[in-house]
Amino acid sequence: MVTLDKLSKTYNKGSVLAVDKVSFEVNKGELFGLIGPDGAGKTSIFRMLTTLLLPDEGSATVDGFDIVKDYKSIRNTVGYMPGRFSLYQDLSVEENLNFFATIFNTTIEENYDLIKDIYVQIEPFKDRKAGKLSGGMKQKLALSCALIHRPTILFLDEPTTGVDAVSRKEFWEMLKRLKTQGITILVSTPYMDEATLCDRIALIQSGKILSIDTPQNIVDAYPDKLFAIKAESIYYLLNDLRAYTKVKGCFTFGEFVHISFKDKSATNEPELLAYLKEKGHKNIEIKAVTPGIEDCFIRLMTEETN
Ligand SMILES: Nc1ncnc2c1ncn2[C@@H]1O[C@H](COP(=O)(O)OP(=O)(O)OP(=O)(O)O)[C@@H](O)[C@H]1O
Repeated sequence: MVTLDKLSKTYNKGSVLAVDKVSFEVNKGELFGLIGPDGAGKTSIFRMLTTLLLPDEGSATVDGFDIVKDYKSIRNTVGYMPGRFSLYQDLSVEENLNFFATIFNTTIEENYDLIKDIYVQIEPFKDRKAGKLSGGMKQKLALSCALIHRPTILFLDEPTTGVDAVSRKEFWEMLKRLKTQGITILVSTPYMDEATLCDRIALIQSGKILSIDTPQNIVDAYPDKLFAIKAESIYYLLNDLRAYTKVKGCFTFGEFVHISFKDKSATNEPELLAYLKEKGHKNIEIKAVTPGIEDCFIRLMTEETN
């Protein structure tokens, strides 16, 4: 449904390389996640695929249409929910939805079945101005507007950024339901926990794809044993772990520091414990942990930087 072939984008006369020869494919009915931190190039990719931005190099198709030559067909085919709330703040909930239905030459009634589950949650506020809605409600309205012309592909750019945990969970449940209706979904997010909710993900950093696979395969491919370490002062712990020559990778993860050892066949923990005690650390905890997507991302990112 979506193919990108060495797609590139620069800004400021070529001085900012935002998207660097990105290639991937999204299959019909797939929930595909573009996962990466701020500035990774996610929005630039979405804007090119939705024909709002021209690529510098490379090509891409959406539902078989070329993003440059066939831009008009793509605009009729896709639904796009941009990262920033971009509906009309001075129009009411219902007026916004009516407006989007009208410009796509359809009506709310015609496609109500598709948005029903989402829209019923904001319908009690249908006369309220969009600008006066809460974050979660704005997001539901934006999704309803992106769906009202029954798109075959939905592009959602960071739909859950700045949204509370409950609304985030509800939102992903809505996406799963939309998937069962056969809609292909491309979603971007900086939240690593959301990556596991996608069928496949592309990890992106500085405009480059680091890995593309199912979340499980990405986690399974983690090559090292991973340990979580805790002590009273995480700051000194991190410094001392960085100075310890047998440690390979080392980064903070909540109240823990995640590390792996250069020699993965050896039993390194007793020696490390002795070293940390000698450095004056108290209440030390060392435990083996299963890597998550974030661990994989950081490892790939560090490799790329090196
Ligand atoms: N109009 C622009 N002019 C100059 N640089 C830009 C422009 N838009 C984006 N960039 C730069 O291109 C890079 C990629 O930005 P992009 O917005 O695509 O990333 P992103 O992953 O969506 O991050 P964010 O969530 O911060 O928008 C960043 O370095 C950004 O500063």
